[in-house]
Amino acid sequence: MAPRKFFVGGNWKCNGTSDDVKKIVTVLNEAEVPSEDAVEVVVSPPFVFLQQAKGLLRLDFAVAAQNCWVRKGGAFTGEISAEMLVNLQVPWVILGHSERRALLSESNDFVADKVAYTLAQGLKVIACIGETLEQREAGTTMEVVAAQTKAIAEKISDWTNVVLAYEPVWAIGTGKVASPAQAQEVHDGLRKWLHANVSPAVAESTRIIYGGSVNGANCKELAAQPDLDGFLVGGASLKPEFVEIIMSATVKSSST
Ligand SMILES: O=C(CO)COP(=O)(O)O
Repeated sequence: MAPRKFFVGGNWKCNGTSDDVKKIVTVLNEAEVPSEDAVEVVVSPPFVFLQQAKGLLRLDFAVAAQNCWVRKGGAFTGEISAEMLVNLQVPWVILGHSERRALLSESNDFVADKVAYTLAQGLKVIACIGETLEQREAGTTMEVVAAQTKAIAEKISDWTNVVLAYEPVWAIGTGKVASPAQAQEVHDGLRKWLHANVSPAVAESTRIIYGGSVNGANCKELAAQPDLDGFLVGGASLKPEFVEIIMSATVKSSST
């Protein structure tokens, strides 16, 4: 089976102005990074800047929306449907981010419904999972991420267009990154879960990426972990440092 291609996503969250979009995209467009064969780069601006970012961005990088509506569009004020993203040729969408799970009460089932509907429309999905500090301290990390993954697994049959993003809530925006060993342990557990509960082929081919306080200084050591297939980056994706994180793909290509 082909090796899993390294994946680096930049989640800009609810940040920036159209001038910032121009600045960030200029840095990315001028960066010398490994080829598309070695790394897949996807940046995720807020909805209102998607078109602008997509229009300016180099063609070997793609864009993602940060969310979308759970079913077909209609009378859902304030929502953006998967069909609209398809219409604008936005190829990716981030779903189930912990900020939405926590602040907007998105449940495992609701996120799984979104994943299933969105995949069915032809979009590719970065599906986020992760435990809170309380859950980690209670020793329930694997249980929590397995339940989040199970909800998705019960509603989809094809994992080709899914990237699983493990983002421990306690590491997001806190500067408190998971240690390489902590990240590897959960990624390995998730791959074993997929092996046992979905299929060995899906376990082998699905990219499991890490998110939570990733930066230019800590990315290489994390990238060297065997079950870590890339990153979903928040704060550092708004800075030139994001290029260094993209470059950590070389850790993988030199070790294979
Ligand atoms: O939530 C994240 C990416 O989706 C991670 O955010 P930070 O990199 O800012 O911790």
